[in-house]
Amino acid sequence: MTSRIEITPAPPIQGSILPPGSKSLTNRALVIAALAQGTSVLTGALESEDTHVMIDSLGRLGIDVQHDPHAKVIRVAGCDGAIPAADADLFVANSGTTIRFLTAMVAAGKGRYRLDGIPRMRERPIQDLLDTLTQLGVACRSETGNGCPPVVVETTGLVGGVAKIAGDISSQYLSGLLMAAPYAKQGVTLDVVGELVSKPYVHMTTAVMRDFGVEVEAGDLTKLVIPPGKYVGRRYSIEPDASAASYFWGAAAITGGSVTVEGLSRDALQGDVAFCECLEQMGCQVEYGANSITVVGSRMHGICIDMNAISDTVQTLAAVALFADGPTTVTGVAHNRHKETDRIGDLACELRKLGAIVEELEDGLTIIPGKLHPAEIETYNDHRMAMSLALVGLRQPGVVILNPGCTNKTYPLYFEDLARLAGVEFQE
Ligand SMILES: O=C(O)C1=C[C@@H](OP(=O)(O)O)[C@@H](O)[C@H](O)C1
Ligand SMILES: C=C(OP(=O)(O)O)C(=O)O
Repeated sequence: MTSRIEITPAPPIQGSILPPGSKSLTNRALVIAALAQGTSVLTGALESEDTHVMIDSLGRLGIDVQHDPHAKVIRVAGCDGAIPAADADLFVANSGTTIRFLTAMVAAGKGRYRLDGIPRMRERPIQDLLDTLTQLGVACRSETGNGCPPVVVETTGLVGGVAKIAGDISSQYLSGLLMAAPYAKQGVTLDVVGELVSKPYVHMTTAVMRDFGVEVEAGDLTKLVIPPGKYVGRRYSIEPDASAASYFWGAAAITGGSVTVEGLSRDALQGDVAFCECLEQMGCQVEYGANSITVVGSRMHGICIDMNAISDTVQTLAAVALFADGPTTVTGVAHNRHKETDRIGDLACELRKLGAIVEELEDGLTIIPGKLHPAEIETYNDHRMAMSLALVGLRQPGVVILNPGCTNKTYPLYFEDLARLAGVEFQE
């Protein structure tokens, strides 16, 4: 792909779109289907780097995964809790879900497994997950001893019992443990110590587990009890990605248009549909249908909002905030510093390039909109930096997104879809 793309301003966008499948649901369904008894057929699955590294890794673990990228269908022959490979080296690129979920999954195997990724993955923490796996009877370590990948797991299976888990850096540790826990020799009880971030993703995990036949006692997510059990393979349909949908809702807000996202509703399994509530608070109208959500843009004002639960949409909200009257403050997202890039510091830097005054907080930022100007946006190899800040170019001429190919992580055809929806062509 090209090294830059210039976004063309668009009139108020009127249209509808079906985003690709949810990354979070695809990667959960893949792990659970791999462990299940029998065959699963996943439909509407996401085709992107994050799901491809998961599929490739499951293949290296000896799981039979048949993949039809055009039909977006994945057929998984489950291993019934017995991971075939006793030795595997897995490469996960920069997929947090893949490394956190698979580190927990391979702990339920028998053998030696090593998981690694790109240089940024080697900076993303995983020690809290390793500490909990150690409590559950598994030998595992960060290879360099810095609490980050590469990770080495040497295991004869999860023993189980009661363990503590910290969830203030990422909820993915807890989600990974939950999915593997039914295969421990005895039941598992997880006590969450301290704050748990990104809670809707944990509810998503227990919902997918339930759909495949395992019920977790999750209560208020401070103590979770997982009895020994088995997943049962099934046909499973994946919702469109709600984090990806945020860009199209944001495009409606920014251009003062009306955009309907198909395939999502208020009852979606993905917490990120709550991004629409942020837009509503800013002054947009939101119409919830049985199988679609429409955002109608309107004059907007700044808001103060805790986005802990929906942190993948912070960058989208930041782009929208540039077009509101008055400042917007986002809090509760200190965990955003550990994602594809530092999504507070680096976001502040790019927003300033566009003309905003930005105050960086430890756990968020305040954005004071200013007179916008053309800018070359550095994307830090972060798909969400590219996808969100491109929206600014729908109103402000001269917004150039560098390394647009980084959207491959979750949305390879993003720029094609956005240009089509907006009815414009982008310049490479
Ligand atoms: O479990 C998941 O599918 C995810 C959880 C979130 O991560 P954190 O729990 O690290 O915030 C989110 O940012 C990520 O894109 C997907
Ligand atoms: C944080 C993200 O991904 P992950 O943690 O799965 O790499 C994301 O997709 O925004």
